[in-house]
Formats: sequence, C-alpha cells, structure tokens
Amino acid sequence: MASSSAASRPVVWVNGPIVVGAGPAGLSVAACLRARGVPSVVLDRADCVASLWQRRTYDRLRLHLPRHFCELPGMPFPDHYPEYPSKRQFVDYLEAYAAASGVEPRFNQAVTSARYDAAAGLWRVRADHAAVAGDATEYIGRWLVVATGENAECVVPEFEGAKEFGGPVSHVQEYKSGEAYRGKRVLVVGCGNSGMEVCLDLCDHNALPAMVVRDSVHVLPREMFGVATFSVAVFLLRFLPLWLVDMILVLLARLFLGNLEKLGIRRPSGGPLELKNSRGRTPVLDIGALARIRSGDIEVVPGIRRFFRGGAELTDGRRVAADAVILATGYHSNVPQWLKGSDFFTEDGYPRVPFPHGWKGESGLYSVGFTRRGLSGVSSDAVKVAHDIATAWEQQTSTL
Ligand SMILES: Cc1cc2nc3c(=O)[nH]c(=O)nc-3n(C[C@H](O)[C@H](O)[C@H](O)COP(=O)(O)OP(=O)(O)OC[C@H]3O[C@@H](n4cnc5c(N)ncnc54)[C@H](O)[C@@H]3O)c2cc1C
Ligand SMILES: NC(=O)C1=CN([C@@H]2O[C@H](COP(=O)(O)OP(=O)(O)OC[C@H]3O[C@@H](n4cnc5c(N)ncnc54)[C@H](OP(=O)(O)O)[C@@H]3O)[C@@H](O)[C@H]2O)C=CC1
Ligand SMILES: O=C(O)C(=O)Cc1c[nH]c2ccccc12
Repeated sequence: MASSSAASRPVVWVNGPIVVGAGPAGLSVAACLRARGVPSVVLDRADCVASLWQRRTYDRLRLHLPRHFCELPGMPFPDHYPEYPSKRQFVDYLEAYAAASGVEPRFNQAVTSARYDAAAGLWRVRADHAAVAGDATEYIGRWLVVATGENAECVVPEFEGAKEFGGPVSHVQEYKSGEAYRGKRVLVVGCGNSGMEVCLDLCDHNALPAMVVRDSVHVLPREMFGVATFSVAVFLLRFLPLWLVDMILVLLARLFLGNLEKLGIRRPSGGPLELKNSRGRTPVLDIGALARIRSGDIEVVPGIRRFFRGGAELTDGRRVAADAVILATGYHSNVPQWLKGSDFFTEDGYPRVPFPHGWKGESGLYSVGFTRRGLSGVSSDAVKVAHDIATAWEQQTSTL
C-alpha cells in the first residue's frame, strides 16, 4: 500500500547546505558555494530554473535596470546583450550560468516544511513531489538557505461582488500577450510596473485597457537623455543622503514627465527610494505607458468598490464596463507557510533584520534575495552567504 507516513519517506542526507529555490538567488548561492568547493542540494517546486521568469511572466518583458545591475556573481552577460536584456536572453543566461557552475537543481520538489532539530543540530526539510500526491522526500543537513523569493505567490484581493462579474479574471502572472484580448475592454487592477506594462501591451494589441490607480505611485522615466535613471540614483547615493537623492529624482521626473496629477496619478509624499526600501513599493520605470495614458488609449480609474455583471463600480461612484479583469496586484513571500519554529522571518515572509544584515539567522539558517533590491540584492546576499557557509565548511572539514 502506498504510504506517505514519515516512516516510509525517503531520507536524503545532504553533505552541504540545502537551498530552497532555483531562481537567480538559489542558483547564485549554489554557484558561489561550488566555486569554494562546497556541494549543495538545490530544490525547486517547478520543473525548470528561474520559473518566475520562464513560466510566470509576459512575453514582452525586459530587465528594466541596466544589465550590469542584473548580472549574477562570477559571470557577466554575453557582450552582444543589449542594455536591457529580454526575458529570453535573461533566461538563456541563467541556464548557461547553472550549467557553467555545475549546479543541477532537483525539480518538482515543493518544500512544505523545514524545521531545525536542535537535538541533532540539523535541518529537516520535507519536499513533496509537485506532480505525485503523497510522494515526499526528507532532506537533512547542517545548513538551510531560503531562496524562494519575494514573488513566490500572487496577491489576489477579495472584491465585493466578484462572483457576479461573469467574465474571465486572472492574475498578471498568467498573462503572456494582449493577443487574447484584441478588441476587448480590460480592467487592469494595479499600477506597478506589471499593471503599466500590461496596459501598454494591451494597447499594442488593440484592446481597450482601463487601469485602476487606487492610491499614489511614483513614476520615473527609465532614462533621461540616454542615461538610466537608476544609474543616476546609484551614482548620487555615493555622495548624498537618500532623502536628497529622492528629492532630485522627483524633480527630474517632474521635468521629464510633467505633472501627472492631470492624468489621475498622484505622487506619494515619501520618496521613491525610501518607499522601495521601507515598504517594497517599487517605483514605476516608464517605458511608454504614460504616453498611452496621455493619448487616452489607457484610461486611469480610481479604486474598485464592487463588481457587478460585466463591470465594476468605482470609489467615485462611476461604473466601468469590462469584458475581462487582470489583477496586477503584486506578489508575496511564502516562507511563513513552510519554515517552522523560527522567528527569523516576519509574518510577511521577510527577514526581521533589514538589509544589509538580513542574510544570516540562527543555527545555520540563511536567506538570499529578500532585500527589496532586485537582482543586485540577490547577488550581494549570495556572495555573503556562500562565504560564511564555505568558511564554516572549511573549518569543519580541516578538523576531520
Ligand atoms: C515581472 C518581474 C520583473 C522583474 N524585473 C526585474 C529587473 O528587471 N531587475 C531586477 O533587479 N529585478 C527584477 N525583478 C525582481 C525579481 O525579484 C528578481 O528578478 C528575481 O527573479 C529574484 O530572484 P529569486 O531567486 O530571489 O526569486 P525567484 O526568481 O522568484 O525564484 C524563486 C524560486 O523558488 C521556487 N520556490 C518558491 N517556493 C518554493 C517552495 N516552497 N519549494 C520549492 N521551491 C520554491 C520558485 O519556483 C522559484 O523558482 C522582477 C520581478 C518580477 C516579478
Ligand atoms: N523588469 C520589469 O520591467 C518589471 C519589473 N517588475 C517588478 O516586479 C515586482 C512586482 O511588480 P508588480 O507586479 O507591478 O506588483 P507591485 O506590488 O509593484 O504593484 C501592485 C499594484 O497593485 C495595487 N493593488 C494591490 N491591491 C489592490 C487592490 N485591492 N485594489 C487596487 N489596487 C491594488 C497596488 O496598489 P497600492 O500601491 O495602492 O497597494 C500596486 O499598484 C516589482 O518589484 C516590479 O518592479 C514588474 C513588471 C515588469
Ligand atoms: O524591479 C524590481 O523589482 C527591482 O526590485 C529592481 C529595483 C531595485 N531597486 C529599485 C529601485 C527602483 C526601481 C527598481 C528597483
């Protein structure tokens, strides 16, 4: 009889760290470890590396920071890559990165629990086979590296009357292109980088998007006179305090983009970098959506009060008709769902200690990629974590 009891579950002893997640964070920490001669086991619930990029993003996606901010440790992008690599190029790079560093993740391994066994001084990690119900493996090792990312699960808000709407409602992680929406009225909920870019893509496919902007948001030009706004910010931060850099960014944005209030887009009182660091609210780097808002191709509407059949009532009392709804409402970490008995992560699934100190916990626990600093934060964590584990590993093996 098939049994999923602990007694019959295969147990794998891991010589080295157990890394949960085979995205950029898991791959880079495993690669840095291997460069120091430390083996690891990388587990991922998906069937490929970087599943966020391969399976859960739209076709037209490009990196929106200049390429050198997005390279992983030890391997630059190929010379012929453009300043903003496409999703395909980035995925090719990640696959080449895994191959070059000899990292071979174990796929279809969804980690459902991990806890520290203080008596044994070891981490016990349970992974369920993503496709075979009841089929689970227990991995046991000295170190646990959490690399499941800030975007592990979708935020799906509950709306009054959602059941009455009647049309298709999907999260932006399922969106590939506007082809399926040609000629349709689409209500896009959320105005982060995803909401803005999906609206732009819908316009390019002759759909009719309305974008819900319920609150204030920072929109910055991606570039100013050919120089990336992000590079300008990083440069200024070398000399000036963050609040002053934020003031300069807002002034420059006003200069380059004009007054957005007329378009229904208010700026928050906190600065763009301050809000990114403190609340994880990423400023929008505009790649063309604003022009489509100005031209009227994208309608900006306020928050949703409730849905009704074929549309939604808004907080200002207006009603909009819609054939489909796309939720571009963001993502959340899933660490609290599976990491047990540790208070290193908050209930939001981020390390309690903020950047740059949130990479190391107690008893051989580490995190990579929860810095709210995109891929450059991933690389910075990966280098520190690998160095720390490798140092302990070398001490341990030299005393054997
Ligand atoms: C649309 C989009 C565009 C972005 N663009 C940029 C950009 O241009 N520049 C930039 O710097 N950052 C960007 N980011 C930020 C993004 O966080 C990073 O690009 C990057 O993917 C983070 O890497 P990660 O490995 O931490 O997380 P992920 O890439 O999400 O990888 C985490 C992995 O963990 C796996 N996993 C999750 N839970 C479990 C579990 N319980 N068990 C087993 N496996 C699990 C997932 O399958 C996934 O493969 C973007 C994010 C999004 C959503
Ligand atoms: N490389 C690239 O070009 C891209 C990068 N990204 C990155 O991916 C990450 C995720 O971005 P994204 O998917 O846009 O998510 P974000 O979390 O950045 O944005 C979510 C949006 O949804 C809104 N929202 C949430 N709940 C509701 C609700 N109930 N009603 C109305 N609006 C709601 C939020 O508004 P509020 O602020 O009021 O809560 C916010 O505007 C970011 O770091 C982003 O930079 C995304 C796309 C492209
Ligand atoms: O795109 C993302 O999700 C990122 O996290 C990249 C990023 C890190 N810091 C920023 C500051 C402003 C805009 C984007 C980013």
